[in-house]
Amino acid sequence: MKSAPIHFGSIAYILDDYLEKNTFSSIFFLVDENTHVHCLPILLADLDNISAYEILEIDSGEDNKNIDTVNNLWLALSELGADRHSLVINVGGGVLTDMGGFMASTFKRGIKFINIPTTLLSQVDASAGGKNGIDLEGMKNMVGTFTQPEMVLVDPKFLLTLEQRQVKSGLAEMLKHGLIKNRDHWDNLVQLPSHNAETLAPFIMDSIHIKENVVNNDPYEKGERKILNFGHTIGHAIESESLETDFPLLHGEAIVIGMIIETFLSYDQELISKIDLEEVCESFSSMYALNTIDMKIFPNLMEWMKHDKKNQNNSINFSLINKIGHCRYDVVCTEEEIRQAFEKYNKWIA
Ligand SMILES: NC(=O)c1ccc[n+]([C@@H]2O[C@H](COP(=O)([O-])OP(=O)(O)OC[C@H]3O[C@@H](n4cnc5c(N)ncnc54)[C@H](O)[C@@H]3O)[C@@H](O)[C@H]2O)c1
Ligand SMILES: O=C(O)C(=O)C[C@@H](O)[C@H](O)[C@H](O)COP(=O)(O)O
Ligand SMILES: [Zn+2]
Repeated sequence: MKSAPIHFGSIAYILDDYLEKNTFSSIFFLVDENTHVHCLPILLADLDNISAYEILEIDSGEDNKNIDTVNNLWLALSELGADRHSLVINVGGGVLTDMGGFMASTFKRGIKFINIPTTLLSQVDASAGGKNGIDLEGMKNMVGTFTQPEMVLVDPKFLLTLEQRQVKSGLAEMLKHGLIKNRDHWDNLVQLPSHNAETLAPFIMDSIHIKENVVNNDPYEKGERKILNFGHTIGHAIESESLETDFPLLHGEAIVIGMIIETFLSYDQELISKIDLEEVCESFSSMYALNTIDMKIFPNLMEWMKHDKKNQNNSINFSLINKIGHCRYDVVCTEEEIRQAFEKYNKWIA
């Protein structure tokens, strides 16, 4: 399974061309309440080759990334007469492209879909690579498939209406790409005097290429692709736990904390130098407001981590950096080692 083609820049003519060359029995745009207002009108205004379509709208938010939402979407597709020759066009962030990809890849055993990512996070990460899915009782992405979209259409102009908090969440995955694979990308991002949609736009394609190369080497995550999960063993646990509170973290915000604590683990495993550890910690703290983790929730976090998809034989498998720009995978760490990394993080923050 090769990565889907990814186009960057003005995308309407590419979609127009695709719709001219391919015939579909029906076309469905999947949006949420925000992309319905901010993104779909911009896209439709630029399209020439589309006359009939339906709009499916879902409620935004990670707490809606579940089977109930997908069930409603499957029902809507059925009621509106979708068949195997229908096309779904997902217009939204990672929650929407993950769910829309899952809905399309399972409906009637799979119909074609296109991703048009409209958040920074979905442009640099979620919309490409073929992973889709939903959460199961708060456990991240527990049900899903690996299915490539027909193509991914990335236009940075959509980011102009995105909240700054969401931009910083997307930046987290870009920084991850630098840490695991490309020191120059990390340096470019860290050295920016400010991090907003305009200053980050020139680096979107670099991030996409890093992910694309890794996915093409290992599309089904048998080995190398696990490095894209750096920061996620702990980050997903923190995200899941926070979703049960009144102050849920965004995916990228949780992954920032996960990346820092997993960098402490890398240091403790003698994979990285003290200089690299300090550089990673100081760089993140210059870009993000960080808080200590209440160790009372550590047992809960361990429970979430036990469901991580990289685990094997009841051991928790980490992807850990072994130098800035390099990452190893399948590093097993014990609960005690994980606890010590959390404590070191807390001591460093305090
Ligand atoms: N499949 C993958 O490889 C992959 C990779 C990384 C993350 N993810 C998943 O992605 C999800 C996070 O995605 P996200 O950060 O894009 O969040 P999101 O999809 O929740 O979008 C964030 C918010 O921005 C709004 N929005 C979207 N586009 C907008 C625009 N242009 N202007 C204004 N508002 C806009 C949305 O309505 C939403 O409220 C998580 O569920 C995560 O697990 C998946
Ligand atoms: O594409 C991948 O592979 C990733 O791991 C990218 C991650 O940023 C993303 O959050 C992904 O959804 C995590 O996948 P999961 O298999 O840990 O649920
Ligand atoms: Zn992620």
